[in-house]
Amino acid sequence: MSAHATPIPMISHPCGALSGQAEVPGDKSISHRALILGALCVGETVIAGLLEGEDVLATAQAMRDFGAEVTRDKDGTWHVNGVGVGGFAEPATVIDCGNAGTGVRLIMGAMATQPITATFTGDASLNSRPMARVTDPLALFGARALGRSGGRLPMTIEGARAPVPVRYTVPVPSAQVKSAVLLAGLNAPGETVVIEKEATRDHTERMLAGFGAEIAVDDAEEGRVITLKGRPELAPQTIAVPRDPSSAAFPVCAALIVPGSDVRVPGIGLNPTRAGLFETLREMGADLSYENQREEGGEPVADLRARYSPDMTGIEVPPARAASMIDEYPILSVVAANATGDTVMRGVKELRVKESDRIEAMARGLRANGVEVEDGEDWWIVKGCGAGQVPGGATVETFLDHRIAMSFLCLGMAAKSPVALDDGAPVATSFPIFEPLMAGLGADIRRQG
Ligand SMILES: O=C(O)C1=C[C@@H](OP(=O)(O)O)[C@@H](O)[C@H](O)C1
Ligand SMILES: C=C(OP(=O)(O)O)C(=O)O
Repeated sequence: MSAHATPIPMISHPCGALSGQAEVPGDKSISHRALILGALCVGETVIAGLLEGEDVLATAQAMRDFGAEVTRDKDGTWHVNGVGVGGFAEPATVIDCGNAGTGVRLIMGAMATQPITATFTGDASLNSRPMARVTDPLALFGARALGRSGGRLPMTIEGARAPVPVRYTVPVPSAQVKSAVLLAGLNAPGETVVIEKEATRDHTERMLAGFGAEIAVDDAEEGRVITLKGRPELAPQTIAVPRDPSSAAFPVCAALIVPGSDVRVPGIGLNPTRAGLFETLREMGADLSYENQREEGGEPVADLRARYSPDMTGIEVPPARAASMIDEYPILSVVAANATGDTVMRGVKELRVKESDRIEAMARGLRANGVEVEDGEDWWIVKGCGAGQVPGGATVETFLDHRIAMSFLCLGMAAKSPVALDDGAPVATSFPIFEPLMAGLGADIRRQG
């Protein structure tokens, strides 16, 4: 599951109108959580619509390594027969989480209050990402971590033998850190309290409640205060995973910048903690509508319709919105390059510690393709070229980052000359059907070499 042995160079040619229906895969965040919580209760959890991307498949394998039975029917339904809160077995092998920050951090949380030891690794990208943000709070429960310098993987976690509950204020806006602490709190007797100053995606809270945990969320002066009662008996669930808004962002944004396009993206999860991009696009003047708004499996869902929008203008994206669109800044910058004026993105330091330094990766690739970008530690500005005016023509580096790869493939669809990637293989981590899906809409993406 570690770094792809063979890079897959790709090139995206300018194309005609994109049209049709884009059925994007299941939500990655919800898929990881469904497998982990399924493994933490006794009985069978049934999951429909699970994302079968490499990140989530690595989590499925990890849950097997911790003793759960995880199987897939021919029709794509997944079954998890869990071991119960506190019932993880000690894995006999190193847990390889591949490219997945969410996978490794949530699983570390889940095992940190169980009397077992596990060693985690990943690909070159994951092994360079910071883990102290998770191991620091896990130490408060009594767990011990030993990793490489700078708190990097590979890393061994010795779970607390006698875990104590914790009260923890998350110092960075991170749903992964919040979730790791909550999952650790599951096997600590008493109440674990997590406080976040800025609201981040709340799938863990929603799903814990759905599995029967006692969890309360209060909006207090100090922030969002989440209180979880430890040692619950979780009840297995049937889960329908909504389609991923972060994946929907690619066909939606491509449709906005390719002349004549009209694309529908059905059944997209529109949890407000995830929907910031769509709000931003509308403020820029995108022709983007929500149709058939409904609730499915405890999450708000709608069909999106995106049409070519040649008159978009740059805006200053409110920093308070960053957490609700954190993974969408790369593709937003591609739309910004096709808008008029400056798009200003501030309060986005977290982008520097994702699968790549996303500000650096996008700035480099955009500049190579003729777009002006300014950047600082926690901000960047994309200077729009106007609709259809991005020169293109360069080959960009993707740094093992799926969202960088997909963003530049979308840039090529609307540029004057094709845009090439050194390696499109990482796309399979979150959106394994990206190429056929985009080809079905009319895109012209080719593998090279
Ligand atoms: O909890 C999650 O499922 C995620 C949280 C975010 O990361 P951070 O917690 O590091 O912000 C996001 O970037 C990631 O793609 C998924
Ligand atoms: C940041 C991302 O994922 P992760 O942190 O799980 O690797 C992402 O999918 O954009």
